[in-house]
Amino acid sequence: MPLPSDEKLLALANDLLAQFDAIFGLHPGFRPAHAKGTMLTGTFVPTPSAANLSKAPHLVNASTPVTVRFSSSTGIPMIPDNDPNGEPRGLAVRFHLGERVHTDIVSHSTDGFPTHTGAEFLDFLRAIASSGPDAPHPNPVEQYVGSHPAALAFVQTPKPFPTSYAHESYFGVTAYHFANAAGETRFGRYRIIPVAGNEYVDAADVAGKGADYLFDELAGRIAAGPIVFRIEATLANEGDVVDDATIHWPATNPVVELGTLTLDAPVADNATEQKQIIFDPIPRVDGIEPSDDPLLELRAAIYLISGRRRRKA
Ligand code: HEM
Repeated sequence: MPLPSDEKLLALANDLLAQFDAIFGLHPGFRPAHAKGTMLTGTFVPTPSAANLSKAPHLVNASTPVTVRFSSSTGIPMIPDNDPNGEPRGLAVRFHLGERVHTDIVSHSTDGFPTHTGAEFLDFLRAIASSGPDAPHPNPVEQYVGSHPAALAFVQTPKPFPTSYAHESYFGVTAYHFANAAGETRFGRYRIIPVAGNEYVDAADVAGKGADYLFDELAGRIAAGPIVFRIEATLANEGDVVDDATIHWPATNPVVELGTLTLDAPVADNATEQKQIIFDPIPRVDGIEPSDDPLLELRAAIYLISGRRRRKA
């Protein structure tokens, strides 16, 4: 995964990292966002219809080994699982295509994002950082969401606590450009749906949940049997905006079932692996190209800079 040479993009990536550090504090060896996590391994098996969308190897081959990381939001490694700032939850999936060859999906449990660009996201984070309990109202973040409808919509989207990472849905949010073997192309967005169904904790019961209820539950669940998700792609129709994660497509858009993700074991040396693995929002595989969504190149740079820093810690 190469670091881009665009100086402006690198400067923005570094400013964003500095802002995460300022909000959450420095926790060497951990991610500045989605710090609390755990990893599992398993297999992805595509449906026959997946090859109609893309010729990417994992959508054509019989099966592909995967490693996934479930995470909670924020850069706080010990954030209690019943803290609302832990939403949205993350699910990053690595498809192992060969020796040092892989492609990833990075998704979270809210279908959307607060800003179109990284620069706007930096403004949003700066507003959050300067809106402490003593800031007079409307404080900077209230002012920000007051003048940015997409950020307001994201903040107001309900983010209930799942009963389990295995009972949550995850959304890729940004669009990709898929190409099949016949050269036909289509834009789509990933979503990852739990076969066991979505299930949420009653609001009244959240406070009574333990600080590690999600991670403890996941450890028990994977010891008892496999965890299964369906990976799907929602397709864009002609005229749908494909370069802006804040814009939703109509719910009536077609959905292609891409395959089944079956997780069956924890990663053995979990802490070391989490430190080592750097997920990449750019697919870098024949058959799936990034869209022009400005978040993609930027995030690829941020995750790489951050991951290198983490590995050195
Ligand atoms: C400007 C927009 C964004 C910024 C600045 C940002 C920033 C970050 C940073 C700094 C990390 C830690 C990376 C590392 O150290 O490996 C991270 C991880 C993560 N982000 Fe983002 N992010 C953005 C958008 C998104 C979006 C749109 C999604 C959901 C689709 C998302 C989901 C995740 C997940 C799941 C992880 C954890 C990945 C892992 O397990 O390694 N982020 N993000």
